[in-house]
Amino acid sequence: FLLLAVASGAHDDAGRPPIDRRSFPKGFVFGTASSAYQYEGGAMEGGRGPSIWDTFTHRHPDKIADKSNGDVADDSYHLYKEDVRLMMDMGMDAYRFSISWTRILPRGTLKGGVNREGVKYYNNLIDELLSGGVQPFVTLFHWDSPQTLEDKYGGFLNPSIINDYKDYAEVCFREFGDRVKHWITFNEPTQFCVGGYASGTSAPGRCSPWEKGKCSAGDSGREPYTAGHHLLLAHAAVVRLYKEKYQVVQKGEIGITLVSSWYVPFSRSNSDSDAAIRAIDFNLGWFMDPLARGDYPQSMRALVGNRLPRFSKEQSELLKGAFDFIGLNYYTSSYAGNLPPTNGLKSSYNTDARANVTSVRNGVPIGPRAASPWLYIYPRGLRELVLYIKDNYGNPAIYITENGVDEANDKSLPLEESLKDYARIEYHHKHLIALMSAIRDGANVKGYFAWSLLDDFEWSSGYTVRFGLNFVDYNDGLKRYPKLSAHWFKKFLKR
Ligand SMILES: OC[C@@H]1[C@@H](O)[C@H](O)[C@@H](O)c2nnnn21
Repeated sequence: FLLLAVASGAHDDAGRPPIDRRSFPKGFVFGTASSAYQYEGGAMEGGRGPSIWDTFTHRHPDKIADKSNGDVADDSYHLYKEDVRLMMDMGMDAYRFSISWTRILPRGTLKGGVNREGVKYYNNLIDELLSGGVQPFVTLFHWDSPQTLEDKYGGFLNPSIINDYKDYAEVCFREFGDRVKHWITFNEPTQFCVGGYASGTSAPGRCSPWEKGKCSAGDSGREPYTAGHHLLLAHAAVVRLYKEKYQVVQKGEIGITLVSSWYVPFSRSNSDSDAAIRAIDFNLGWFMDPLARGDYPQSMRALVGNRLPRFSKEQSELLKGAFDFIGLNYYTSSYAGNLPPTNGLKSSYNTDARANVTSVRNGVPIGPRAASPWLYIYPRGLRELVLYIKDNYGNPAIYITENGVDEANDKSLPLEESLKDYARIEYHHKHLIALMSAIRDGANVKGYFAWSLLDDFEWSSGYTVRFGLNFVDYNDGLKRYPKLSAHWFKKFLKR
């Protein structure tokens, strides 16, 4: 069968149905994604100020698997031209990267001064991309809040952050908006608020004492919701600023990147099906509902009660429809089963949804596991999640702003073995087929970004896992080497 299939062109040489960029709508954008703290390095160079991730990794090296940090990372601050060449070699249309708030405003506020060296770095990167025919997609915030604002007023726990974030965004619109036509206000508010304020396993590392992060301060039952509330208001303020003052002239689009797994009910029971919907509400709906309907999901209102802040009528109106597109990050799916109400003594975001989320059911995993313990491979989940957004939120324009898989950083492997990432080819191929199927069923998907261009600093996993289409040799000048998946994308993207 396989020989016949390959001979007839019905399948590629690994027995997969052949797809390429022509299988997708005309103008569909293919790219790779990254973020400032995970790639740039140059943490104390060029006038950059400290972010909460600089503080978190230096104060709590024990919270990072290999006690590493982003001081040097992939050194894209100096090697960005090499990075752009790798994208061009693959034939990528776009590059999603984030701007470091503290490289632009080292003290966090406009009053603290604009760092011209930081502006110069991003101008150089944007110009290098454009000269290579690669469109910049810019994320304004990928978790790296200014440490000065954390010290001054508690960062996102304080509404003062709204104006400081707006000032920072305006500097970016003014300095880069003539060439940047796709803006993303925030990357994964859910992960930022849960990791930073519920579990405490990410910066700023706040949580209740019983949570995984064993934090010295925080309240997992209130702070995730308070931070998320101010983040939403900051998003709405910046979208209004862009639309009122810049979009007409600069003709760009602005959105936000949300993240969710897909949740499969543990059993066919109603209680498990309801738990799966609650899990989606607490991950995707937490931010999608305010943007689509002007308030949090009903399930959150019911289960979180007075710990969930309220929007004024004006704020609700400002939020509703405050996006031109939704960025969606998808990696994995889980089972969700019903959990009885907690005794309410130890309230936490992590138990509020009353959903028991697992990757294994009756000893059978939902799919093969990657290197990261949370990443099980379930391509169908991408189709289901995209169609869920289409059906429940008015079929908004969607970019898949991250999709990817990791392997362990096995230092015993010779280089040529490390480049044979067959599992990554399989992962992207199957997820692109799942995405194509959702598009054929009417989903308004405009692009797909693979996470990630390079192996990079993987937050609490440090450098112990590798997500890159391109291998980074941390022991030899951070040299970049295309993995087989980079060659696969080159073929896939060939015009
Ligand atoms: O863990 C891999 C990647 C991180 O490296 C990104 O920074 C983050 O946006 C993300 N969200 N889900 N998975 N990811």
